[in-house]
Amino acid sequence: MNISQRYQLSLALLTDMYQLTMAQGYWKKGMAEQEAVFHLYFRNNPFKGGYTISAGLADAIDLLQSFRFTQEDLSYLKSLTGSQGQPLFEEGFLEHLRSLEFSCDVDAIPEGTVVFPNEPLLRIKGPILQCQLLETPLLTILNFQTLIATKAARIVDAAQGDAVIEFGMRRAQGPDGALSAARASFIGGVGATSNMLAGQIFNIPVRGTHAHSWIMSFEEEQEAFSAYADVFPHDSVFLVDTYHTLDGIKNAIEVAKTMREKGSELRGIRLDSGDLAYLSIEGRKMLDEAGFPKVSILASNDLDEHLIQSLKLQGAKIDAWGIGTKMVTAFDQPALGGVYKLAALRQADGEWEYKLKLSEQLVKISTPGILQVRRFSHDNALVGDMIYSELLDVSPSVTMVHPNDPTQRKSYAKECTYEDLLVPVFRDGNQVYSSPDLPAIQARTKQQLNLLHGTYRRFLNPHTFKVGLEEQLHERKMKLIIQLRSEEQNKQIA
Ligand SMILES: Nc1ncnc2c1ncn2[C@@H]1O[C@H](COP(=O)(O)OP(=O)(O)OP(=O)(O)O)[C@@H](O)[C@H]1O
Ligand SMILES: O=P(O)(O)OC[C@H]1O[C@H](OP(=O)(O)OP(=O)(O)O)[C@H](O)[C@@H]1O
Ligand SMILES: O=C(O)c1cccnc1
Repeated sequence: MNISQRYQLSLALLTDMYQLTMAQGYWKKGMAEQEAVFHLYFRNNPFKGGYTISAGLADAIDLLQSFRFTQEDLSYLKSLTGSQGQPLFEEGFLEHLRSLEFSCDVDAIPEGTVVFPNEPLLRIKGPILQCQLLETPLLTILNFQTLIATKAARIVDAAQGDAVIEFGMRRAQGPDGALSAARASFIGGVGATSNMLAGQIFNIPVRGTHAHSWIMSFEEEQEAFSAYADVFPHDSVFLVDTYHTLDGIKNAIEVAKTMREKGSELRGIRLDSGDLAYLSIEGRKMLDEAGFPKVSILASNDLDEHLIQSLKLQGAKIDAWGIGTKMVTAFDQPALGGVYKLAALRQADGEWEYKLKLSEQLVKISTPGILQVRRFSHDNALVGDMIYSELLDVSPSVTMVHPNDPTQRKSYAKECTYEDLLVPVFRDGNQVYSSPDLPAIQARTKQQLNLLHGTYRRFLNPHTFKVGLEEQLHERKMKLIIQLRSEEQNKQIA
């Protein structure tokens, strides 16, 4: 099921109003079909981390596949008026939209890839009107899922192989936030979700325990555990903290004994408050001494990668982690600052003109061209990435310029193997790439992270992975900046 089917409607209007007003402008000025190139990229790794995990491409593909304006969409646009009461959109423009068929080339980095700031996650080339309309929906899909996949990867990394379950739907940013977060968390490495609709749509394993309300709806805690075990003799995980956690664990053990007499085993207990290190250590002792070494201890309660790491350092005996709010809302950084910038425009003579967005800050200046990312590896480890323009001839012995210090140059070509990260996804509007299934994407995340040295993976002050610009591209960019700045200055003087 794709995102358009999920909502059973056209998503052509899932864009900002200004994209449509600009689109009418391009149409009116005869520019609608002018070929353009845009790149979607972010400027900083989220969570002050050393890496990012790309996610969301499958939903982006579905959106592009179903990109067309329905009669309802056009009627809505027709009903809109400007400040003088005049129709905002002209008939001719609406007719143009009616006959619009997606015809762009799209290249993108597959989901589950380790990516870094300034690398295009997606590149789109085609009529500027289409590229423009797609800015906002592509950003909303890729920004959110990439953010959540990265958060989940960090949490899974901290859990060091323990099971991690996503419990976040109730705190997610609305129904689609919950679904997209379940998908992205799975890409990041989470093993299961409590979200049943995500299970149905994405085929993600579903898991769950029970809530405090179950315990509270019985007179006694032990009676509640027994009743649950009667209904689910082989799938019971008891929540032990409703009244007094250590007493709760005693009650769980008593019921586990009765279950064993009847031929079944308690699967686990869940701790949801209090000192999780102390209670898990005590709980483990009590369970082991009572003959239940295989009953696992699951912990939940506002957990994230930092708390998991701290609990592990404290010697907590926790086997599985239920993570909600902080993962699905990316609590400490609620948005990835991905942007979508025009990088080249085809001129009437067929030549590409490089386009660049100036900024006072050098890091915010976009890179022009038709960009690709070349990743160099050595001995099963990533060593550096180079952004180059396909418009410039890149010889095998390429040199890249250090991102922060242009006097430093490096060529990895001799000692390293390399691959180009962006792969063709659409050609002339036809899909030429099919997304792997979710388990394969999850496996890719794991394999990619294993190629990344621990210094880039640590949470505190991680090492910055080198992403350089290919030398000729760097020169072009610098020339263009100088040219644009001097034009600016000349205008000011005049
Ligand atoms: N040993 C520990 N070290 C660090 N943080 C912990 C430890 N144990 C629990 N925490 C975290 O401390 C925070 C507060 O937990 P605590 O149970 O005290 O409050 P609470 O959630 O308000 O409890 P309750 O659900 O009973 O109201 C939670 O994020 C929890 O995960
Ligand atoms: O803590 P999270 O990472 O978001 O994980 C999900 C939480 O949702 C549930 O309780 P809920 O928050 O509804 O109630 P509670 O805080 O009273 O336990 C569950 O018991 C977890 O604590
Ligand atoms: O199954 C659970 O234990 C669960 C599900 C959602 C949120 N909190 C807990």
